[in-house]
Amino acid sequence: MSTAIIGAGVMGETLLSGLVRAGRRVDQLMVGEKRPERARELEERYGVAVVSNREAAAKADTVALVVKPQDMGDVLTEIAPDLRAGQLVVSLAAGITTAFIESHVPEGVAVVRVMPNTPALVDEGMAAISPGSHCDESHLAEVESLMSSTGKVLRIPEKQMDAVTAISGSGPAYIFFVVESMIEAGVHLGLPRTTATELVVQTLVGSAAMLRETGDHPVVLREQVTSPGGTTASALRELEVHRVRAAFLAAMEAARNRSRELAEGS
Ligand SMILES: NC(=O)C1=CN([C@@H]2O[C@H](COP(=O)(O)OP(=O)(O)OC[C@H]3O[C@@H](n4cnc5c(N)ncnc54)[C@H](OP(=O)(O)O)[C@@H]3O)[C@@H](O)[C@H]2O)C=CC1
Ligand SMILES: O=C(O)[C@@H]1CCC=N1
Repeated sequence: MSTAIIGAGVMGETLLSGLVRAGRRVDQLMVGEKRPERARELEERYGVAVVSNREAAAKADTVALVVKPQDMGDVLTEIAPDLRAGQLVVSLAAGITTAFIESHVPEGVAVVRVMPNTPALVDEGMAAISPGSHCDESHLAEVESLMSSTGKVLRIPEKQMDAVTAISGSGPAYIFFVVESMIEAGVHLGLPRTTATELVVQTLVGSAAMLRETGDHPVVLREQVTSPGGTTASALRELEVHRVRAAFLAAMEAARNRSRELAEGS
């Protein structure tokens, strides 16, 4: 089964590199890319064929669309004449609904919507997938196979996609923001930057491993760190005073709302 990736930016290249790492035959992969220098870079790095969007759409069994939501309408209009019944179109774009894609592609083309995230680069991705209206089990299984090469995959109803985008799609950015803030705090407290960075990164990795390996609720794990009258309790009190929990809720509502706006083309 051949797969084309149209839009080889951050997320498109993440998908491409994951498929190559997972052992997909490079001669079964192709990329649609309009900038010649970027095309050369991808050809050299992965040995993959870089072709026009129309050629990619005409030749591939599965066409993954990884352009910005704002470019999706133009790309669909461009490739629609080359698509045919029996093909699978997979969109990784925030906001764009399967109904929007289905309204642009020929009858009989199956559509699956995916929300991936960048930890896929290190095979620790989290992807949520939702079927369009003409999808069967084989299409979902094909997308699970594509995305499980770079991490976990969860099937969800499409109505949850905007919330999922706000949580796991954008999620890595929030975590990096917390890490960046803790490193800066360490520097303020007088630690060398390299020391602060090593302390924070390993603390994050260790905490993530505890969450996954123990399966305990984060409240339980947090309470284990919080000695009565101790340092952690003092820090957590400040986070509550500064309404960090409320800020996280507001931030993720904003991301969910932005995903909805992207669906409307703004
Ligand atoms: N980054 C992330 O963490 C995540 C991104 N996504 C989704 O992935 C999609 C891409 O995002 P991201 O990778 O961050 O963005 P990028 O801007 O890095 O990638 C978009 C790519 O699409 C290319 N492109 C634009 N127009 C066309 C076209 N007509 N034909 C072929 N290629 C085209 C761009 O090329 P050029 O630069 O030359 O314009 C660019 O390489 C978005 O829809 C986003 O919602 C989903 C989850 C996570
Ligand atoms: O910021 C964005 O719009 C994309 C979608 C989820 C993560 N990055």
